[in-house]
Amino acid sequence: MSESSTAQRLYALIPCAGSGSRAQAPGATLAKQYQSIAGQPMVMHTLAAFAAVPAIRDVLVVVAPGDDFFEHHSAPCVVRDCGGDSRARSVRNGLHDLFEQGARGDDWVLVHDAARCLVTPSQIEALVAACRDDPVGGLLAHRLPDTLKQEDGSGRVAATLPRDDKWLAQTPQMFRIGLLSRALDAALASDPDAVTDEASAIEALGLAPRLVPGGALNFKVTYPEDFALAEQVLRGRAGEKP
Ligand SMILES: Nc1ccn([C@@H]2O[C@H](COP(=O)(O)OP(=O)(O)OP(=O)(O)O)[C@@H](O)[C@H]2O)c(=O)n1
Ligand SMILES: C[C@](O)(CO)[C@H](O)COP(=O)(O)O
Repeated sequence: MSESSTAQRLYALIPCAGSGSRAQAPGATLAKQYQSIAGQPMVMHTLAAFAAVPAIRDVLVVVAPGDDFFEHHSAPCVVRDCGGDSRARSVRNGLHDLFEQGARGDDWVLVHDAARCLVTPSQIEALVAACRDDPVGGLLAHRLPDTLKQEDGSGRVAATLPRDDKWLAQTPQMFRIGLLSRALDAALASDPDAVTDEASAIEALGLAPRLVPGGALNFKVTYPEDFALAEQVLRGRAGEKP
């Protein structure tokens, strides 16, 4: 952290309590974040990226109640089984846990999907560098690479939309713990379905998070075909032949 923010500490919070329903092959039951990619459960790749960023004080992983994955896998993180029934509730519960661990409201948190396992230490560090002196905080995001269509509701195009000002939200998303906690509490109380990321809760307070370029490869493993691409990228980074 810079001189102006040395008093604030930096935490990471990894929501890891989803079931991955869109990623499941028929009959599969293992949550996507625990499925093997390039020789390791997906979440272990995610955690390795955060472990390689020295500025991060602690990494908190939020799993579903009763999830015993980390009793069988050793990882450089604190694990709490306080996951909720939506991503936003899992994050909100994790923030409460960080306060119980001694975090302060003006400390920073990087919230990152367990299922976004291709994030790199340099992407995380770029976000931290861009946000550490920012009054609001921000997120990694990716400019739309394709033409953007609006549907008319029947599978046909209603319009082609301007895309110069459109970005795909990624994670990590970096905010002060106190501000984010208040924002999520308010958003969950008023319109829980609208809070699909941390930035949307902050926006609902009238604030404008900073957009920091991420990259196409920082995608979230969401659909069955995403596993093969993530596997190829990780094996390529490890110097293995495809
Ligand atoms: N109740 C939930 C739901 C999601 N997540 C986490 O939030 C991240 C991003 O969510 P998403 O990709 O939507 O994961 P799932 O909810 O697991 O997927 P799906 O919507 O396909 O079921 C994942 O790392 C997931 O584990 C969570 O911690 N708690
Ligand atoms: C937070 C997020 O990764 C930003 O793109 C995303 O919104 C989470 O996934 P979901 O499919 O919206 O639950």
